[in-house]
Amino acid sequence: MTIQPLARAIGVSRRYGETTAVDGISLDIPAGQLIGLLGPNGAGKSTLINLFTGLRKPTQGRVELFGRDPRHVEARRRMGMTPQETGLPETLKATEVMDFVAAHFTRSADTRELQERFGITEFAGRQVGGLSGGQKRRLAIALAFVGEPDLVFLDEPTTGLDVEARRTLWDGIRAFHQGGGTVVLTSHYLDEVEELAERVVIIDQGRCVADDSVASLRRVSGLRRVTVRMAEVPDLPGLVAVEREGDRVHLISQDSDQMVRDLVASGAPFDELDVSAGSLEDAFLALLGRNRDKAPEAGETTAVAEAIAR
Ligand SMILES: Nc1ncnc2c1ncn2[C@@H]1O[C@H](COP(=O)(O)OP(=O)(O)OP(=O)(O)O)[C@@H](O)[C@H]1O
Repeated sequence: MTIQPLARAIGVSRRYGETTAVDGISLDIPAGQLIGLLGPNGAGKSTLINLFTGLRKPTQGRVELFGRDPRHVEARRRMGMTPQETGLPETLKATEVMDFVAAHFTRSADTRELQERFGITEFAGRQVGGLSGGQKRRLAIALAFVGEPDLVFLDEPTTGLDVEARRTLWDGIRAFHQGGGTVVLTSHYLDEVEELAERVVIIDQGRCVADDSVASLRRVSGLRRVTVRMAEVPDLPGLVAVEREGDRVHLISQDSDQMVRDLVASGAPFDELDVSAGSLEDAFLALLGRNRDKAPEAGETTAVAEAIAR
């Protein structure tokens, strides 16, 4: 017996006027995975999530949620998502909002336990209108879990939160996943994806440019990072990506030994040399850099290592 994925996008496109936000994406979301959707601003991540959650209809292709149209009530009942904070009723207390949402489900989670899990207990008795941005964000995320969903979509769950609040939310998301829950999250924080997700899907210009495990993305083709303090970066062969951080530059390449040799040979002044393994961010930048030159065909998905080697 083949196990059906919880959600599927089959050759899905979504256009807004002249803009193609999602361009021929096919993606399966099997039970039990924690998937990170990565991509630069405007890549199409939110649009893809909106298609999966039935908030938008595809202009082409098909989306299935629990084997049905995502707008079908039976499908929606098993899915959780973070509402827009602006949609939270200002005069209700945080705990009342949770109970109100819980009342819509025949089966719902213990809201007091969710308050603990997502760090809401301390302000549960306060009106939503008086909560800080970070507190509203925590509440909005906890609401995704109230209906005891099998699958949760979180669009940039921790944007704007401080380090401690982010960690609390990560623990909450992890606990849900460890209990068998499936999660799709978008994030601008690569460390968040590295920390939480086991599979990463990279979207660029509406297309899926890579779909692989976090582990392979991290060790992708053995990318190395050479960090130096220098003003001008000379033209160096083998340079995959350059990142600037104050007066330091990170030079990303496949071969750090050769990079250091080329750097010395260039005669450009530098100091404070440091060599380390490439991060997920390096792989991501390298991958996007490559794909800007060679855009993938619609529907083409590639293992990360393969994509970088192109
Ligand atoms: N309702 C809309 N009307 C018109 N254009 C839209 C609409 N929603 C999204 N777009 C456009 O579609 C493209 C993809 O947007 P989307 O919000 O899905 O990207 P994203 O990857 O989530 O970006 P970000 O990381 O900035 O949130 C962008 O060019 C955006 O301007």
